[in-house]
Amino acid sequence: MTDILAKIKDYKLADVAARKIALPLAEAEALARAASPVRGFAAALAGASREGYGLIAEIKKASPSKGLIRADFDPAALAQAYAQGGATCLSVLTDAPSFQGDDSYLVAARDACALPALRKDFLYDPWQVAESRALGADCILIIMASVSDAQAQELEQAAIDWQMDVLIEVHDQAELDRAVLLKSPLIGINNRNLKTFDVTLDTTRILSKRVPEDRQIVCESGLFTPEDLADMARYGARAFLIGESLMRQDDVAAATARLLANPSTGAMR
Ligand SMILES: O=P(O)(O)OC[C@@H](O)[C@@H](O)c1c[nH]c2ccccc12
Repeated sequence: MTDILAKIKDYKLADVAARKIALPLAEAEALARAASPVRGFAAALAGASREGYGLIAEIKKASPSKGLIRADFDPAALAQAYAQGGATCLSVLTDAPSFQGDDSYLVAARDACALPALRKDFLYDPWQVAESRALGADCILIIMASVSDAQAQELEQAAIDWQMDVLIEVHDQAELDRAVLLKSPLIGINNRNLKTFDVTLDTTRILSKRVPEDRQIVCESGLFTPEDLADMARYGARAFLIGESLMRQDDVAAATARLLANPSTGAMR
């Protein structure tokens, strides 16, 4: 049976091929050049993590494993609530078939606040990096489980050329070994296996020890409480990517502030 990530990759490659015909690279690049200047994503995260926690707050309507997460879904209002609650950065899902995302959500969310924004999607082609910048993205995601080393390098270089930051996502030791060959300081440890969608914080407990000191760990997925963050901070994670647990709150700003209120001090790595 094909895993979920492989299915996503199949339709994404077809989608990108169609998009590239509709918007040739030169046109995508012209739009990217005209986009609003990048807001430093990695720098904001590093700054926030020094004193407290860095939070990448995710705007996520639905997911393959959870179905609809938030019915009352207004990306601009959610971005403002996250900013008000003290989030450091935004992550906005733009994949439609699996996550009910939309490119316009990224534009609306970023326009509504001053936070740097990650385009959360499945990237395989440097054309998508130009497209991401054209939409205003300040950072892209590279999912090591879904790309070759050569592809990862090509995507990272394209992001660097656009002055964007890169979050390199890993889920196991082999992917981490490949990730550290890249230049980006941001290593996302995804507690969710994108092939099965199983989640365990043991992923961070195990992999964090192997992340070089000069890289920043972003602990991703399956985080719900301040205790979860404090637990993960013991393994050297000071930055977190959180979607579902915040998306399920009535008062997103208050919930965000609560999560960040008492950051633990002293990492153990
Ligand atoms: O909703 P959660 O469990 O807080 O997870 C957020 C984020 O980590 C998750 O959405 C995610 C991490 N990596 C991804 C790659 C693609 C799509 C989604 C993701």
